[in-house]
Amino acid sequence: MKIAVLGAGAWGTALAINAGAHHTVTLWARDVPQAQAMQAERVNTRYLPDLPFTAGVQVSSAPIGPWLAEQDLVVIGSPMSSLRGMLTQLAPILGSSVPVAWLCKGFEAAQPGASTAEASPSGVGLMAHEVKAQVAPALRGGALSGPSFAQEVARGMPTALVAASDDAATRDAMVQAFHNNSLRVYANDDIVGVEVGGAVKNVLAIATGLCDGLQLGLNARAALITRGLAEITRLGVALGAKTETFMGLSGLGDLVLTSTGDLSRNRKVGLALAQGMTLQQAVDSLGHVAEGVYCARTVVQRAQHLGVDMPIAQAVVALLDGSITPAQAVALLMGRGAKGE
Ligand SMILES: NC(=O)c1ccc[n+]([C@@H]2O[C@H](COP(=O)([O-])OP(=O)(O)OC[C@H]3O[C@@H](n4cnc5c(N)ncnc54)[C@H](O)[C@@H]3O)[C@@H](O)[C@H]2O)c1
Ligand SMILES: O=P(O)(O)OC[C@H](O)CO
Repeated sequence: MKIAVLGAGAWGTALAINAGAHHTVTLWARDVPQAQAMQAERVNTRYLPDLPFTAGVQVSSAPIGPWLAEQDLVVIGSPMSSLRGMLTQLAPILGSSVPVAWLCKGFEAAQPGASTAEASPSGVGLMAHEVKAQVAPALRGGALSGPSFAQEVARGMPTALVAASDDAATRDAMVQAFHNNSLRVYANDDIVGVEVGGAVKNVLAIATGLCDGLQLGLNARAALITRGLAEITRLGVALGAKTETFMGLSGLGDLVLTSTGDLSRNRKVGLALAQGMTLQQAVDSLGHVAEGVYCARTVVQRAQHLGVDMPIAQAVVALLDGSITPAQAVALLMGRGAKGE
């Protein structure tokens, strides 16, 4: 297969390395000097150091253009904040013939101060497939998600992913591109469930990082993960997802990985806030995107719009806003009245 991966951050690079052992992969970076250095050194020193490119990987910074129409699959590896722009550029080039997979896990950031009435479905704070429907309705597309740290995938360590789309041909293209002896890719037609799981687990991983940073104990962490899964499921089902999707790789699987795995950038944000860092310091210390920081508010807005209760996500928003301290967030959650499970 011919695969283009647009965006040479940690995850795009990891998938390019993995797939480059089996296919022809063009890893595209918008930054020309970065692309030249990667092509010369056969490694992405900025985002994934010490993990050399496999034979099938070539690097490009050629303008987004007709060369993409010659691919069997185009992968958007940039964060959620760039998805809309990327899809808008790709739509006239790819038409309905070349499928697109997006890797980002988030909801589009809501505008600060936007009211719940302004929240989606009227335009603010969309999921990735909703952005695609808005800006590139004819394009075939889907999400590649599931529990997966870039470093492990680039090393060829066993990993299972989910290829989600309502279009069977797009699911098949993602499976064909990435299913191999180190990556198992499961197809799923519940795009809403897979995107909700992938986005909201990032918000909850900030909470779990905070919990562990404050040394609240293993009981507290297990409670947060379990009650967090209940929040994800409530929101997802209200948005039209299937309940069982949240018991799968993109739900429970990714929530457990991101909440407990120290490679997680979202978890690291929570750990840093517990140490007394400001949000800006925490974000700056990562050098990578932590999507939970940018989508927490949208998640809560969409939940409020639907009348869905998400107390943990709400506490994360208040914490990120600086309106409560870590200790107050804990007191807020533990001070809630008794209720049935
Ligand atoms: N890193 C992981 O382990 C991992 C795993 C699964 C999913 N994801 C998701 O994948 C997405 C990307 O994560 P990452 O870890 O690669 O982030 P990263 O911070 O390592 O890199 C982001 C990359 O996107 C590029 N970029 C940003 N805007 C762009 C644009 N308009 N055009 C081209 N490139 C652009 C940046 O230059 C950078 O190279 C996120 O939504 C993340 O949640 C990451
Ligand atoms: O490092 P994080 O927190 O962005 O998580 C990476 C992946 O989404 C884990 O599946």
